Amino acid sequence: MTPTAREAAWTRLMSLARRPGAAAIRSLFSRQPDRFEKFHWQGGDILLDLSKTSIDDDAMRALLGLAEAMQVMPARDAMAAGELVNNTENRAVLHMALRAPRSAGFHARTPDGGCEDASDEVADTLAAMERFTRAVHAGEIRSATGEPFTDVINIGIGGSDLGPFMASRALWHEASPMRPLYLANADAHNWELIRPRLDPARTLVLIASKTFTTAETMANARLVRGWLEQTLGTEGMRQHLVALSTNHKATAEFGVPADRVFGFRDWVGGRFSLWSAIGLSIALGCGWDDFMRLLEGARAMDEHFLSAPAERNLPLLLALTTVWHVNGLGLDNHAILPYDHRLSRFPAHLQQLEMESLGKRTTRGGAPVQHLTGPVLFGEPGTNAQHSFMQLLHQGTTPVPADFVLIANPSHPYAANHRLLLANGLAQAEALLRGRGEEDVRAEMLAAGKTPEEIERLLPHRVFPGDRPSTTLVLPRLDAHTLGQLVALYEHKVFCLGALWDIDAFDQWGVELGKQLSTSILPELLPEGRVGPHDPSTTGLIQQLRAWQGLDL
Ligand SMILES: O=P(O)(O)OC[C@H]1O[C@H](O)[C@H](O)[C@@H](O)[C@@H]1O
Repeated sequence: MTPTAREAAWTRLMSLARRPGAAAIRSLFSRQPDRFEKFHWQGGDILLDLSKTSIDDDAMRALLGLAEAMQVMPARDAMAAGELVNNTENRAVLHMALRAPRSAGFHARTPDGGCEDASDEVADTLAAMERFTRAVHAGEIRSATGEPFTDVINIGIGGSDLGPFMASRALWHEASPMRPLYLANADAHNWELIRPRLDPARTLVLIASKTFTTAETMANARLVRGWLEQTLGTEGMRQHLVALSTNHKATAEFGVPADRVFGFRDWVGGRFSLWSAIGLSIALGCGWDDFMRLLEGARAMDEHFLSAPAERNLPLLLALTTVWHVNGLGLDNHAILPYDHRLSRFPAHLQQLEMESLGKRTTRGGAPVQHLTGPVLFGEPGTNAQHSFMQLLHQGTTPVPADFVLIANPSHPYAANHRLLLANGLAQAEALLRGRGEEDVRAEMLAAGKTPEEIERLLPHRVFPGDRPSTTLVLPRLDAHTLGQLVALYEHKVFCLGALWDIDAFDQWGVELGKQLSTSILPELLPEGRVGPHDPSTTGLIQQLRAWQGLDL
């Protein structure tokens, strides 16, 4: 597709988005009463409803035209073929291989023009993870004191924490085989919160780090290794350590026995790694069968993504909705509202997945992007969100598109609570759409016996503009299989956005500068340290911290 075709597709879309009334939604329902029928789709177990957005038939055509011009589907096929689609790091992107059977035959291109197997290696690693998980659960692998392991702590940060933490929180229940705990923050208060709940003699310690060099993870790993060693001695401590990493040299240097290292390759990005060895805490905590169901669910969504035509392809439709909101309407915030408490870490996982992937300002070819890219994403589970930030979504100055995730059937027996939950989720989306006009507010206040003065004074505060967009996803139930589908849906949405915006969604150079500066500041915080050259603000802050720590300036 030529640059001219791309420009034409963008121009067409932007001219539609700039029509007067392009953000109106209620009027679309009046004009098209079967709008729900036309603007909802199902892929696997997930129903996606886009009817509460201002995308109409023309806008959808323009969006699909943009997808074609930006060659999203050929880019998808290049990813599946193991091409070096992460072009700034010269790497293939093959998280799909992690949840595919050996027979899928995924291969990764290498920077030297070669090609290496991916599926066989994935299958071998999974087999080793299964043997280990089942042996721990059966009590065949025991602690240094001969006790069965009851707790597993995952030490990792970013993608080596958020995905596994999110999935364990969603899938763990009372009868699950082990208790999974997550230690991420370099702030040792995190460890201090977890430590009293653990007995070193029954705790398995996973050090999860793709690079095995991440400062926070290595600091926490040393802390916890010391805690084990105190009670169990050096040899005993080693029996409790497991590493999940691509860096086998570093895991050996840290003292992890070679048969306790589960690996993966550089074609697995950190924020896409929960399906790899990085997900071992999910398998240990929630059971091997659930881990496999999670992978199978993701695979089902992969198959949908790889085969569904563009106009019915859920990840692409979700991505195009974001393009409409961000680029068309200039709405560059996005809320994630899962109405299921088990998904309480889902927004945190998506924050990394979306913002680290899409927070870019340079095209794949190195030019400045000509349009907005990744929106700010935030979220909380419903109904908690309603009592926190929903005020702004209903009456703030700028609409914030929101994704509602509703689960039809709970896994608990409290039907009345579940009805209350669903009624609230549905009502929030309906309120954003419908709003509330002056007449309605006036009538309600009159009926409540308010005086005319009081009514006029409060009226403007009680009006809701409405016409605020939302997307709803409905799942029949939340289990490992549907969770796998849901997470993979958002992964592929991110991929599509990378292609639509012509940015590399798989690098994260923007996290480097802060890491580098922290290593130069670190010695300045030592008791004998001296404050180095900084901007006056940073110098002043370091001096104040040192002063309050009783150190020389
Ligand atoms: O798994 P690790 O190598 O320890 O990396 C952990 C995390 O830190 C990095 O700074 C990146 O921003 C993340 O993408 C990554 O997931």
